[in-house]
Amino acid sequence: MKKKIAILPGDGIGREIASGAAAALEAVGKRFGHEFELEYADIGGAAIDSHGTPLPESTLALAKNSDAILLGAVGGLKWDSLPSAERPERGLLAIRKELGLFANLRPIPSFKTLVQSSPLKPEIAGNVNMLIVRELTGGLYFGKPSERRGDNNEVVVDTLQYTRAEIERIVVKAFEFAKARDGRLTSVDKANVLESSRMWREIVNEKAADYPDVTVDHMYVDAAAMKLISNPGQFDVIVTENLFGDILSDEASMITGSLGMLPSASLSESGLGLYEPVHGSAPDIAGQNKANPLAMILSTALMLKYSLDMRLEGESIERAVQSVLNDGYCTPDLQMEGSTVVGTDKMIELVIERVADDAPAYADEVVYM
Ligand SMILES: NC(=O)c1ccc[n+]([C@@H]2O[C@H](COP(=O)([O-])OP(=O)(O)OC[C@H]3O[C@@H](n4cnc5c(N)ncnc54)[C@H](O)[C@@H]3O)[C@@H](O)[C@H]2O)c1
Ligand SMILES: CC(C)[C@H](C(=O)O)[C@@H](O)C(=O)O
Ligand SMILES: [Mg+2]
Repeated sequence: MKKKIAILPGDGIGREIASGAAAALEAVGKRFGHEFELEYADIGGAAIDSHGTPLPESTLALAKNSDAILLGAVGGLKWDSLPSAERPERGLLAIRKELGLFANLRPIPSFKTLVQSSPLKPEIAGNVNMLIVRELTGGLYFGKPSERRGDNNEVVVDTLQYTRAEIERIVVKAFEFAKARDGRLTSVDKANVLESSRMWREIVNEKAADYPDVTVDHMYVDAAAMKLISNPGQFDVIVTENLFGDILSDEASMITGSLGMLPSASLSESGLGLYEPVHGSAPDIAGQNKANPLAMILSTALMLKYSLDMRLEGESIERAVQSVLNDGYCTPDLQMEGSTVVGTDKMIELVIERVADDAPAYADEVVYM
């Protein structure tokens, strides 16, 4: 049956890399005999320009009526002076909230061939396979009030709010992943200061009783930030609240050497999924054919596996990416001696050729999730 995919390229490099997602789907379609119906819509700055709002009704309706959603990135200098409620990023937050995408999965594997592109020592960066499970629709990003107040607007307030149910569902999701993986869950919080973290910790401890095979530990977020650099190999699954997860996942991207390598999946309770790179619209390199499209292409692979029940198809993309890297190609963000540096378009072309050809499996195959 034909699968309908909403593609929301967004802004900046989002527009350049979205073509990589479409090309990868076409290649998978040809090789495995599937038909994908791709429908495009604006979000973020592009939607502000075309519709006067960062999340038009028509975009939301398309997303709701699709089998899965692919998103590039939003934001850019052009819209940076808008009030916070009107910014491109508000479109991204709104689609996450409207679709109930509470579980954001950010897998971070070591790519053996990329180990020299990491600023970390090879023995530290070379043996990582972690999954950050980030709560995505609560916490400081959505709590009210969030405003300036006082006589001269010189007081500012943001609110970190979670309900028990919101914490429970993300914690259960993380336990399920830990159970299916290496059986180790690290809950990251700031329970030495924040009341929300104390309730978070309580809930993790309660749920641990249902998962006797999963080893649980708690870590403060400041220490976790340090451990991600000193000993990232110790982590299997990390579960954490919205803002901590945002910050820690960008930090963890340096294990691979580039933010341009990290895909993500955002899932709702009903199983609807939105797939997007962890990175943003990179205005500093937009329009220059320099963006690394692999985070977007790997997000497409996650979509095939997690929303469309097409595991082999998703793995064919992951293997194609690994084959291109193993053959010594990279984009400019991945500084590696002796490699062939290519632009966005060429990288997309190299990957899709290999999807079509069925690149061989590797002994050290990267496992995503
Ligand atoms: N999911 C999203 O849509 C998302 C995520 C993060 C930031 N943003 C937005 O993006 C804009 C820029 O923010 P920023 O600069 O802090 O973050 P960014 O992730 O866009 O870029 C950070 C740095 O990483 C580099 N980079 C990012 N992705 C890359 C890729 N695929 N290939 C090569 N290099 C890459 C950029 O060139 C830049 O130097 C802002 O408007 C921000 O709000 C959007
Ligand atoms: C653009 C921004 C709102 C977004 C976030 O903070 O969630 C981004 O940084 C991300 O990681 O997806
Ligand atoms: Mg982020």
